Amino acid sequence: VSTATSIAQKKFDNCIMNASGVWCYDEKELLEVDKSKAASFVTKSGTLQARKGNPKPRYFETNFGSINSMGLPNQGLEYYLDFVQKIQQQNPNKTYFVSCTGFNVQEDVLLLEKVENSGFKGIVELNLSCPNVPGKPQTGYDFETVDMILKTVFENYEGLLGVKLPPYFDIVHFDQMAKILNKYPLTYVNSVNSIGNGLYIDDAQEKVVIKPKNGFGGIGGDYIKPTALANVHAFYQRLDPKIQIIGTGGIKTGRDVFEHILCGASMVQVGTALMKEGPGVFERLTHELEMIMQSKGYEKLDDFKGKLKYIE
Ligand SMILES: O=C(O)c1[nH]c(=O)[nH]c(=O)c1Cl
Repeated sequence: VSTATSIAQKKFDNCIMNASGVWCYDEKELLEVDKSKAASFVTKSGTLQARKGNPKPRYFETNFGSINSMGLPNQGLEYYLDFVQKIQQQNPNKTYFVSCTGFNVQEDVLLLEKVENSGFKGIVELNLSCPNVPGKPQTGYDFETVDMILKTVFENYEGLLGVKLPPYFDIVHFDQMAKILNKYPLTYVNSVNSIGNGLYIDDAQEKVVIKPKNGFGGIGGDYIKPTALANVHAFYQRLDPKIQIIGTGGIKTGRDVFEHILCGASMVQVGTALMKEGPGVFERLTHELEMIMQSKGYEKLDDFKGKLKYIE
């Protein structure tokens, strides 16, 4: 069996990689993912200037997932572009992802100009869904702004571009977002980012567990898998087939990978489980997926991708 996949005709020998924000802050972490069984890596979302992020503790693991309010700590987009250019020379046949996010459309355009000027030939992920910058609303929930950003961005940018979206919870929102996304030459849509502004409590201390935003933070892990699968499948049902889907959210076993692909994902990304287990998680997940495929007689992803059955 083969767990190989492709995004925009770029071939990957596996369909599992890291989610932006996890194990991708600096060269050390990115090299560890690059050396693992992961198909590729995506960097932490780079901003125009490097950022320290929110005060700690800003990440907390629970039995069922995680809560975070990191506040976009990153080395700045140019750091990630320089690093990927360097590593690309060593692995010319590998396609890498660089994530970026601006605080307004002017910044988004500037970031993508920096990407084009750097000669980066991989895939850009525009993060429209960071839930943890105090005072900034989730761009992904402001449909007019998403439309305006994509219109403006695609007036200038000619490279491969995907968008990272927050989770939606209303069928009409899937319809409205898909209508907007279908207007643009997007390479992929990545669903989902964390479920924003959850709250986890330490009962013994009767206290929150992260410092920023009085304990409110993005939720990941087991808690969000049903929402992630629904978003992957809703967009798979609605988007032009030229726009592929990356599935993120609640992946910690080969079964979770299988389900995301059954819902229509061409690639899956791992966040919380990677944070808990480290880059060895990619070998385990790949093996578990291969076992499932073997038991079902599937040889490649296309044998079951998007083929979720409904009840007649
Ligand atoms: O607080 C963060 O850095 C963060 N945390 C998330 O859960 N998703 C994001 O996109 C970002 Cl940018």
